[in-house]
Amino acid sequence: MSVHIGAKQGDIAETVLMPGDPLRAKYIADNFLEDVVCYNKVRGMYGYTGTYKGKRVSVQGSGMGLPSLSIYAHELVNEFMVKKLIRVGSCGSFQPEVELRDIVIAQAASTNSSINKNRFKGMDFAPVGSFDLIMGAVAKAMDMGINPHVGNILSSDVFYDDEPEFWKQWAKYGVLAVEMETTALYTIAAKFGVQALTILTVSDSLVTQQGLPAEDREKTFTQMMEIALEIA
Ligand SMILES: O=P(O)(O)O[C@H]1O[C@H](CO)[C@@H](O)[C@H]1O
Ligand SMILES: O=c1cc[nH]c(=O)[nH]1
Repeated sequence: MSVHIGAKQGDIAETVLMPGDPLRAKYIADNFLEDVVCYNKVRGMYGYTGTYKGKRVSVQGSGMGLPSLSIYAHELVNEFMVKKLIRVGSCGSFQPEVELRDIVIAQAASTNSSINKNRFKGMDFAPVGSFDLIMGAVAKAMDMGINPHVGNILSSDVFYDDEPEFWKQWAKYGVLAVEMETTALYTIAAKFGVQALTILTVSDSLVTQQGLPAEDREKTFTQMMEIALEIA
């Protein structure tokens, strides 16, 4: 058992899907996995292990934001020997061609947070996703008839920004979408020498101001879940 995960050694698979929402973790376990065991309920941050097409895989809620994700990713890798972390999250689009329900694969993650600058004493680390996992996810998406958007995303410390036009500067530099965890995920994976990838579904658009309700974010982003499980 680690500080935030109430599992025993061996309870967690080598590959872990990480949605921000613990109820999305439950949805994935209930709908995609067989022989499921719930190994964590600490803080309501559900974690499950089961099998997908015969392969052992776990799903662990990360909570929202860089500090929360950092705690779970660190403990999964450092204490439970996890080798592959695949975030399955929602995001807000910065580009007109990135539409609601589209799939975004995060090649890299920029940030407005100081979390990496603190770690690197003021210098800039460039957090990138695992090339093998990116290749696998793109190939799987194409097999499924999906054309994913692959590129840079923003991991923001702020959901309700005081400056409503903040996103336009990032958009001008080709950043596809905003979420709140990946820059930490990729940095922690680099620290421990494990693989990580973030796959996102567009839940809202800063360009058009459209958005999907919470129940859709919990239960309907099944293409992203399937891509993640297939590359697990
Ligand atoms: O849907 P999840 O995975 O939680 O991801 C996004 O949604 C949350 C904000 O609503 C943040 O965690 C952001 O990264
Ligand atoms: O972090 C997030 C996630 C979805 N949509 C946003 O605007 N921000």
